Parts: sequence; structure tokens; C-alpha cells
Amino acid sequence: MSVIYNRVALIGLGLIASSIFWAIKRNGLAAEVTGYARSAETRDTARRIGLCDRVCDSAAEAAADADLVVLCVPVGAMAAVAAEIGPVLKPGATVTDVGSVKRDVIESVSPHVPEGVHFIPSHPLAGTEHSGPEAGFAELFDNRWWLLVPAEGSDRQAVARLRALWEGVGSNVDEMDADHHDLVLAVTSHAPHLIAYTMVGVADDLRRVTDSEVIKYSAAGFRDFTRIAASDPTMWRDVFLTNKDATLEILGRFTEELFALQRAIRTGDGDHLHDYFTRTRAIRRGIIEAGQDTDAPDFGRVKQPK
Ligand SMILES: NC(=O)c1ccc[n+]([C@@H]2O[C@H](COP(=O)([O-])OP(=O)(O)OC[C@H]3O[C@@H](n4cnc5c(N)ncnc54)[C@H](O)[C@@H]3O)[C@@H](O)[C@H]2O)c1
Ligand SMILES: O=C(O)C(=O)C[C@]1(C(=O)O)C=C[C@@H](O)C=C1
Repeated sequence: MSVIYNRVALIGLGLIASSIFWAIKRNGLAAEVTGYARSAETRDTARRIGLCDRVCDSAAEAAADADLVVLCVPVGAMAAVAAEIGPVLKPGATVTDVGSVKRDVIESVSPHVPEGVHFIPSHPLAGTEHSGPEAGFAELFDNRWWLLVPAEGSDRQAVARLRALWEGVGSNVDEMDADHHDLVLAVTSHAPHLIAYTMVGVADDLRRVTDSEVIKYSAAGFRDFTRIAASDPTMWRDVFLTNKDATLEILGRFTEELFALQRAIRTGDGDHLHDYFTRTRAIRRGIIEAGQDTDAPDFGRVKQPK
């Protein structure tokens, strides 16, 4: 593949930034990648592991002269970082972000983006429960969605160029409106994370009753919850504070369904439970059949006779 941006700057050097760096290097998509992280310790680690061609001591130094700046910090830190780099951005450059929430990021970053610089928010639908500069790997975005959230009237050439970069790191790219994005992600990512955090919290409370059995005998379903609940506390605090309305809307619906299932269990309504689980199983089969979860152990096996 060929160079898409001459110089890319990564602000915030954690899981997502380091994965972007390794994926850019894998396919030679930029001539130079600069980087900055707030803590000196993270910058030292980045230098030690060769993360970025040049690690800078300020966000402004990393962003100056960049053709593309990627904001890879927690959603709540986006505004401060944008304010710091705004004055040094060169005309014609593009700024994007990888934040898990889009409306809030647009409102907090846009005021700091000068005229003549393209701001094209984006979001990779890929991650792990790990964080920090050593957590990244080049394959993270392979065959995952990467959503672009351009404002109406955005420069289409700038959008196409950013699309080419994210396709170059292995993703499938789609465009979406910010509010729709935040609602969809509240269903598919934000509410599920909150439920996992809660379930693990409940188990931890119970542990005092059952000693270490909850951990010792934890079945696969619970182990999946513990993986999700190990995700970065700062990142997820910011997600819930900035995608408040959509998350509360989905949690409201979740609670209603939970009460209905609770009632079915109490009244012995097996038909309700069976019908409900049949419906949800069909959703899982649909995801696998659409080829959207190639990591799943049951991938390719769903067409067996029922
Ligand atoms: N982890 C995921 O699964 C995932 C997936 C998709 C998108 N995202 C989004 O990507 C962004 C980064 O997440 P991550 O998982 O890479 O986090 P991370 O914790 O691994 O890295 C965040 C980095 O930002 C730095 N940072 C924090 N505040 C800063 C500030 N004010 N100035 C400069 N640097 C600062 C931290 O030191 C760290 O290096 C978040 O906005 C998150 O919502 C995360
Ligand atoms: O796989 C995981 O560990 C993730 O939580 C990744 C995940 C998700 O919910 O799917 C988390 C947050 C994002 O903004 C995008 C992806």
C-alpha cells in the first residue's frame, strides 16, 4: 500500500493509538508518525518500544505540521487536547478522533478547530479490555467496522482520504450521523459494559458469602463479564457521562425487560422464557451468518440442523 498522509500525529498513546501506529507501519500508510502522551512515563515507554517515529514532549509539538492529527485520549479529555493543538494546526490538515461517543466530542472539539482545517470525527468498533502504550497490536482493526461521522458539508476529498487510511489499517468503513451513532453504541457497547460492571460487582459482594467460589467456578459467561468489567475506568466513566441520554434510554428499556423476565420466573411462565430466548438466539445466529463475528468459536457452525 502507499502513503496516504505524509505526517500523522497521535495524541494519547494508549491501546487505540498504539494499534493505529503498528497498523500504519504494517502497510506503510504514512511517512512519519509523531506521538504525544500526557504522562512522562507513557512517553518513556513509547520511546523504549519504538512506538512512533518521534515522541514529542507536548501535543502542540506533535501536531505542528501534521497532515492528520488523531485524538486518542478519553472522551472527557478531548476538549483540552483540541484547545492545545488548535493554534498550531496547518491549513488543509485533518483532525479526527477515535472517541466512543460522538455528539459530545463534536461539541467539545469543533470550537477549537480553525477555519481551513477539516474535522472528521470517527470511531473504530474494535478494542480490548487492556489499555496503555504496550496494549496495541497491528491486527486490532482487521475486518472491524470504523465509523466516520462527518458533518454535513464536510470536504468529501478529506473524508475519502481518511476513509482510505482506516481501510488501509484493515477496517470496513461506514458513515453515520452523530446522534444515531450514540444511540446504536448505547445498545451495542455502552449499556452492555454497564451491565457487565454491575454483574461483576454483584458477584464480588456475593463472594463475601461464598468465599472464593465465584471466581473458582466461574463459568464462561461470567468470565466474559469479568473481561469486559476489567476495561479502563477513566475511559468508561467518560463514556457514561458524555452519552448520558442514550445510555439512560437503553437502560430504562433494559430494566423493563428484566422485570418482565423476573415476573416470568416468579410465576413459572416457561413459555415466556422459552419464546424470549428463542428470539435472542436467532439474533446471535444472524450475526454469525452475516459473517460479523469471525472470532466466535461457533463461526461457520450455525447452519447445522436445529
Ligand atoms: N479501549 C477500547 O476498547 C476503545 C475502542 C474504541 C474507541 N476507544 C476510544 O479511544 C480513546 C482512547 O482509548 P484507549 O483504549 O486507547 O485508552 P488508553 O487508556 O489505552 O489510552 C489513553 C491515552 O490517553 C492519554 N491521556 C489521557 N488524558 C490525556 C490528556 N489530557 N492529554 C494527553 N493524553 C492524555 C493517556 O495517558 C493514555 O496514553 C477513548 O476516547 C476511547 O473512548 C476505545
Ligand atoms: O472488545 C472489547 O473489549 C470492547 O469493549 C470493544 C468496544 C466494544 O464495546 O465493542 C468498546 C468500546 C468501543 O468504543 C468500541 C469497541
